Amino acid sequence: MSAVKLHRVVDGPGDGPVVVFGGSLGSDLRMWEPQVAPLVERGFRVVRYDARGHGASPVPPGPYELDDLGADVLALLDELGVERAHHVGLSLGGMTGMWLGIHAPGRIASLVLCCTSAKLGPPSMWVERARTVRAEGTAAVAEAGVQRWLTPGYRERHPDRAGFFRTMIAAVPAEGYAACCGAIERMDLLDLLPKITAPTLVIAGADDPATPPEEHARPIAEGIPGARLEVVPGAAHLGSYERPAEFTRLILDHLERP
Ligand SMILES: O=C(O)CC1=CCC(=O)O1
Repeated sequence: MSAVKLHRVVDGPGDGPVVVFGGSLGSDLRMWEPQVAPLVERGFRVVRYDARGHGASPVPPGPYELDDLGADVLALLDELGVERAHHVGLSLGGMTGMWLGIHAPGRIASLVLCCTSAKLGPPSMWVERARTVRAEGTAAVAEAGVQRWLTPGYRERHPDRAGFFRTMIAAVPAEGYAACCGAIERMDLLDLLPKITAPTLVIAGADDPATPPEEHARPIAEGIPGARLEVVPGAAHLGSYERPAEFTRLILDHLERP
């Protein structure tokens, strides 16, 4: 399949180092709002995109593969005239980041891999979720999604934000969500991780029920030469939103490391 033109929002100085942000299955680029101002203040050019099938990006008919999601980001960089960028990805965005580090090392200055996995099974879970979404729409998986994304305490303290993300998931086109489930179902990057040469920071949420740190983040950090693992307490799957100060500090430290 050929690359699609991703919807994107660009903030920050035109001549700043480019940091591309890719989000979770079921999200759109607003999930990165807490990171924008702090990075722009430090002089970075922040490029947030909606993955294919999500937000305001095109929704080509499935199946999608991780190759397609990665090729979309390379096309975005080409279109923006960016030769080399930092990539920060959470969950599906992190999977895309690993694909870029493996298949396009010359385009990736560094990687931050948040709350993600190199192999996220069982495949039957993704087949079943795609079936549900195609039959009943994304609203049918929205509440369960929010429960994985945010800790119970945060949802209690911030019912408005839980509602914001429930609405975000329910707005994702069913075919786009389901086709991305298929890409995750068929993904296995574990044996390819040693090919990544980009300086890599892996960040996990200590209370992430979707990609628990020991099961998912640690194998990534152990597989990528020189990668470092940080586990943030009090964070579920959407840790960058629930614990923005901690995630943003770690991201900035990685981007600005000497
Ligand atoms: O299951 C979820 O919704 C969490 C998740 C897995 C991959 C992804 O991008 O989000």
